[in-house]
Amino acid sequence: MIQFNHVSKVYSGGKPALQNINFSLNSGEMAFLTGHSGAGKSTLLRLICGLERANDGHVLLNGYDVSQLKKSDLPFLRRQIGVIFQDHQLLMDHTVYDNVAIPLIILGKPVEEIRRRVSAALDKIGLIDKMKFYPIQLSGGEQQRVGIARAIVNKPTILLADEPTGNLDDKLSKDILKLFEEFNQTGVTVLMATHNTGLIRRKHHRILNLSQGRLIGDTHVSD
Ligand SMILES: Nc1ncnc2c1ncn2[C@@H]1O[C@H](COP(=O)(O)OP(=O)(O)OP(=O)(O)O)[C@@H](O)[C@H]1O
Repeated sequence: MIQFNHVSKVYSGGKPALQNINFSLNSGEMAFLTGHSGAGKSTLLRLICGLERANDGHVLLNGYDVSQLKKSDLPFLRRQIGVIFQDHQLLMDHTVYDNVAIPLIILGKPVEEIRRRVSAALDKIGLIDKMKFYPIQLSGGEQQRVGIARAIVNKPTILLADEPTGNLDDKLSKDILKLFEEFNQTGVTVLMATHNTGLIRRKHHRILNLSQGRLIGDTHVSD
């Protein structure tokens, strides 16, 4: 479960990026995070995975206060979270297979387990036949899917996605959204930031709407 209690964040020298944010997202829930450019979407996601610290309030993840964790506890926290960025941040001089394997290599998993898990993740996103390709040989949508495979290969209980469909056309965006919905149906908690309100309009998921660093809407939309 993700819980924000009176959370505020100010970057040094800047105006408040988030102000008094309160919400909770239950385990297994799926929600979208919307808002104009600069509304604070990325900041909110970065607070959950410990990439930034709140100046005020508490960010709780499965009961642990992320803002109070020692630096040495952060790897443990991040193991529970898969993160997908808009620019996917793939290593261009490594194959698709190696890019997806990286989180498992870092954890020191046995080679056979890595092979099994990477194959399963690539199968899930439909790129098993391109495991020996380099990212440059893939389309933008395929590269984004490799980033998704890397995020799920360690079976996280929480998936955070920051504008994962930002550079993709309508069809690819819908495919990516469908993938997230499938992960959610297996019990993974999903929080996805997006500008693309057209993409999520006909969905039944919860929408958290930020404006100027404040949470101005928390709704369930249906057809
Ligand atoms: N590292 C940083 N240092 C200083 N200010 C920052 C930093 N990161 C973000 N900000 C500021 O915090 C505010 C919120 O930014 P944030 O990136 O969270 O918004 P966003 O909703 O994700 O925007 P976008 O949709 O354009 O990615 C903005 O005013 C931004 O300029």
